[in-house]
Amino acid sequence: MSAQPTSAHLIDGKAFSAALVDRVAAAAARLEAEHGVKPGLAVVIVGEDPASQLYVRNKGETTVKAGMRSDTHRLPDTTTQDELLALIATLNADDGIHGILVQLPLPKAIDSAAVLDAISPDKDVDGFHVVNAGRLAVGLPGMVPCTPLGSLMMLKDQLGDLTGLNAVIVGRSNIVGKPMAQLLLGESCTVTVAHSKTRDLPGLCRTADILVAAVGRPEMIKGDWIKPGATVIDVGINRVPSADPVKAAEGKTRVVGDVAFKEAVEVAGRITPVPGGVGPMTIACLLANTYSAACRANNIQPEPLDA
Ligand SMILES: Nc1nc(=O)c2c([nH]1)NC[C@@H]1CN(c3ccc(C(=O)N[C@@H](CCC(=O)O)C(=O)O)cc3)C=[N+]21
Repeated sequence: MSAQPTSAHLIDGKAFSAALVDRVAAAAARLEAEHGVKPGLAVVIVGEDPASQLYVRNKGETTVKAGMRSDTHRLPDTTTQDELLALIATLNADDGIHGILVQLPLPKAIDSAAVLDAISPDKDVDGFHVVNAGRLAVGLPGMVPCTPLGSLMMLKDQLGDLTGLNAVIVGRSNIVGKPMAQLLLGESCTVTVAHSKTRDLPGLCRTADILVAAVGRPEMIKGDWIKPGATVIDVGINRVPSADPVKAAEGKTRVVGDVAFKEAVEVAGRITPVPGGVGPMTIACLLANTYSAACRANNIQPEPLDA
């Protein structure tokens, strides 16, 4: 018997996000036509971080496509915490702005927690405010962080009902790992959150029907850590030197995930590629959150945006 080469189904985050952006755009157009409300998103960037630049570029294009107002505030990395807090206070009070995103990471001299805490929870389209984290933890409606929200949408689209599935999340960050765990618990998965101190991480990962990789280490999760047929969501966006040594010497880079894709694709049932997987969904969900924030600010029931 010769082994049949198999390959996982690729979950197309680019197509999925384009369809979601189309639904947000249609809903936003109706909101404006029927209620005179145009959703507005303010993005604040302090200093120059390469990962942030990439995100801002993609997001800018998509926000315009969805027919929303998008203001970008670019501040020098010498900006003080008080100056940043003053800008947030202005944006909190601006009725034309429904969503505020302060790009992370912030310069070291600024206390990120204090800044995130200053954003009105109702305008917190990142879902990073402790009030929104608390709402998610106790199952109240609130703003859900974009990356886990987009990942969950793709999982439900691929698998339908997630009840009873074993989900392993590698990474315990406040912006991905923890909210992802809450969302999957809400879908009645059995959830394990793994991290750098976890014993026998490969063995634990092999128990996962759903494996979410959110560690920020390029290609850390190997093919033989994956249960055959499992669904793999790769949240990592890591810039590494080009695979071509000549190009690498010229300083060329490429983007890889937290999963060793070439190995994983032979074992998994379904997998998100990087790029073109979770990243585009993060941006689409940011627009979806901005749309629903604009509705709630005006006591309007948002239209459902799921597929
Ligand atoms: N307050 C805050 N909220 C964020 O959500 C946030 C942030 N700060 N700081 C920076 C990170 C990074 N981030 C990305 C989202 C999508 C892509 C994305 O769409 N990537 C594409 C293109 C990748 C490529 O080709 O280089 C993809 O994965 O296919 C990238 C990066 C959001 N972040």
